[in-house]
Amino acid sequence: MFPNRINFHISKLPLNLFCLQDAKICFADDTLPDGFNVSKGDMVAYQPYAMGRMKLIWGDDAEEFKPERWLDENGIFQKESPFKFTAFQAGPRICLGKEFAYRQMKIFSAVLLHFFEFKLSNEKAIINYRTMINLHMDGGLHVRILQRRGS
Ligand code: HEM
Repeated sequence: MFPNRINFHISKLPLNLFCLQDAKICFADDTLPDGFNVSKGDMVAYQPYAMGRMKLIWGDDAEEFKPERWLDENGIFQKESPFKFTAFQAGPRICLGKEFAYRQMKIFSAVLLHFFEFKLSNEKAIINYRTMINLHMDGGLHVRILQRRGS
């Protein structure tokens, strides 16, 4: 059903925090929860990309790829506050498709990982971001995909 081995080029892999910046315009003068005053017409933006890498929020290892930071001592996934992990925004206008998106990503990952093994084409390549409205990988991520035995 699947080819045994294919070379694949992921050019637009959305990374962790898709959106670099999410801006809003104030409709009226207001005071933010931390006491900061904003005026009608002001633009207020939060930056999921930057927030996802801030030591103040995530600790000294903020920039390390460390999936286990999401697990408790028993290996059970622990949700973070959406005000801390802001990829889907938070509050009353939080992304309506969040659960759907997670479900889709889990199913997609489970199916792919069941059938295939993914290896970097070049283990030593330095991978950089290409900063746009969405976060792309500069030059893409070249991987080799091998069919798992028995699948
Ligand atoms: C990983 C995938 C996704 C990410 C990172 C994401 C992120 C976001 C963010 C940050 C917002 C807030 C935008 C703003 O108000 O400034 C938002 C809103 C929204 N998203 Fe998503 N989203 C994702 C997938 C989806 C999917 C799959 C759906 C629908 C099936 C969806 C439906 C919506 C809707 C309807 C809103 C507007 C909610 C409102 O304004 O009340 N999203 N999303």
